[in-house]
Amino acid sequence: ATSHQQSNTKGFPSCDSPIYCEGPLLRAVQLAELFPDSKTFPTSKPVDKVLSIFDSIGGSNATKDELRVFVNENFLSAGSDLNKLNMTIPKPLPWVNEIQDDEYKNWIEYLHQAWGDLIFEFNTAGLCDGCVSSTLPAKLPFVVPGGRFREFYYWDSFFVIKGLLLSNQNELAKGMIENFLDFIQEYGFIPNGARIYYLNRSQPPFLVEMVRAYYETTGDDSFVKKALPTLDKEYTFWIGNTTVSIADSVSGKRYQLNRYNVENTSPRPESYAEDYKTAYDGTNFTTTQVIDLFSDLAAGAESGWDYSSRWSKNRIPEVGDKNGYAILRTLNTRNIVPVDLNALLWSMESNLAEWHTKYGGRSSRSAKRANYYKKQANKRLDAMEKILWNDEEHMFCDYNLTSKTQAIEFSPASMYPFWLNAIPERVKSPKHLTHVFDQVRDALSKYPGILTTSLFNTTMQWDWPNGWPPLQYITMQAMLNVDNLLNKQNHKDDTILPMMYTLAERNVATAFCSWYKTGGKIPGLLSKYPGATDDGHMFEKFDVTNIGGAGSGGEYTVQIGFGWTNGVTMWLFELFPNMTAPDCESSVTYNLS
Ligand SMILES: OC[C@H]1O[C@H](O[C@H]2O[C@H](CO)[C@@H](O)[C@H](O)[C@H]2O)[C@H](O)[C@@H](O)[C@@H]1O
Repeated sequence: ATSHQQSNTKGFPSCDSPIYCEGPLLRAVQLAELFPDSKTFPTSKPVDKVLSIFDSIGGSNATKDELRVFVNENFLSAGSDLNKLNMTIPKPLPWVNEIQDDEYKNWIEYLHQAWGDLIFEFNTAGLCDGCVSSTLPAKLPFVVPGGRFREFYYWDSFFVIKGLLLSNQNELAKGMIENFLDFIQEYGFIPNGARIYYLNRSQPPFLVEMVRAYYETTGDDSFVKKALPTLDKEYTFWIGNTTVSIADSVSGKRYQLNRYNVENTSPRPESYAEDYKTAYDGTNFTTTQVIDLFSDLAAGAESGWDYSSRWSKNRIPEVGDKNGYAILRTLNTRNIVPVDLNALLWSMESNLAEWHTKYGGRSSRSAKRANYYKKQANKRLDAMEKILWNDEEHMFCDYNLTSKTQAIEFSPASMYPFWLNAIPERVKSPKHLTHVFDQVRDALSKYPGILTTSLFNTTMQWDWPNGWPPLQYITMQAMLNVDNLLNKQNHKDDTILPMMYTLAERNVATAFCSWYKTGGKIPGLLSKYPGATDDGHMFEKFDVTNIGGAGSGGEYTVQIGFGWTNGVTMWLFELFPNMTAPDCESSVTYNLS
């Protein structure tokens, strides 16, 4: 039994392993900081045996050296619970042949093959007798992000699936969606990632977007129909666990919106030492403050933006100390109503309304469900307009429940409604639509790289100077959609698509040059960068202050692989096959016209 079991949102299964979840063993091993990265906590030999050996070395009183020997003797290496599938990816597709630039074309062919390095299945049956792993069982193969992320993640998988569909890997994409549907049946929701220690939270709800992307590529409506009852169940999770009621300051009328919300009483197992220090090193927090902090840390991880100035209780966050602990102590995640989450839920409501109408048959139950979702979507749009929209800034903002104010500071989260079309009628007018990218333009003029995550330098990874591929995708999709909405009103704005093209060029150039500078080469076309010892890395995030620099900051070193970077890069080349590769050794610039 554990002393402080991780508590979960009401009534869902929670982390209950005496090895991988809160308890004396996890605490002792993680606080001894035996691994350079807290997430490296590998497969264990049979639990009873391991627990009794842990007791025999003194349990919580064991020394660091004793713990090191204990871990070496009783745990297998990290990743031993995975099988790499070594799938051969069939030759690339017509859209790849459209790419004009030879270096870029060869690089995309390489990325297409590189899925093979990221495709796995869990292999717990092949472990030693009685051994246990922290994996959440999944029936079908999947793509992992890469590096320290040796399991699949919820929102990452959307961008991976977009790439897989472009690589003609429809079955794999479908299988990944099926794994998520199984998770909903098993746990009532989709955990952050496929590990037992992620069972106390979800991640941004992208499942409906995945189903939509799969359907739009394959036309497989029987799959949508089959998935529908499970998608309903996921919606119930979000509404039941994350809804807040907010009074409009002028009319006093109450509106319902959603925020990331996790109840949690202990450090995140995969970042144990980090959370422990944040809560206890040099602080005199009360028990209540510590529990609030652990909950806000877990809710921050649920948002996918772990961590960011967006979740700070201070409107203008302090600059972080070296480890970011000071700023993490100001987290107020559960009291921030995020624009991205609400746009995603609006899209869930709208898609479910459409699919219940289309596939639900004639039963009055389906008609009622369709009606219910339509009403929910309308109510949410109304609430987003009243609480999150800012007329003067022409911007959707997060809303801070503590200060009862909107956060008008720029972040690409404000692009989600324009991507998903969660736009109230009044906002659809050229008066607003021609200004929604003003701050994007400013940021792209100020920094030569991809779009920044915020304007604050906090040392946290979801802030300046990092730019993240998923947020680039969402911003560019927003640009396509807004341009289209303006065209429909016969309003020409000649700045949006050129800006999008520049952003696309910067995205592919930064991923290409960082790959090249870390040793990527193309036989006969591009020789290895002088002095590079590796074979070319695709990074999870990038430095917006240049072209070709990896991102940094946060609680772990920048990771490589990388699922969403590969997916978004492919998507961009399918749209713009004419982009030309830069000379990465000279200074590369892409100015806004
Ligand atoms: O181990 C620390 C945290 O790592 C994950 O977050 C980051 O990587 C994920 C996988 O690429 C990504 O989905 C997330 O947006 C990143 O911030 C994990 O999701 C966190 O829960 C975990 O605590």
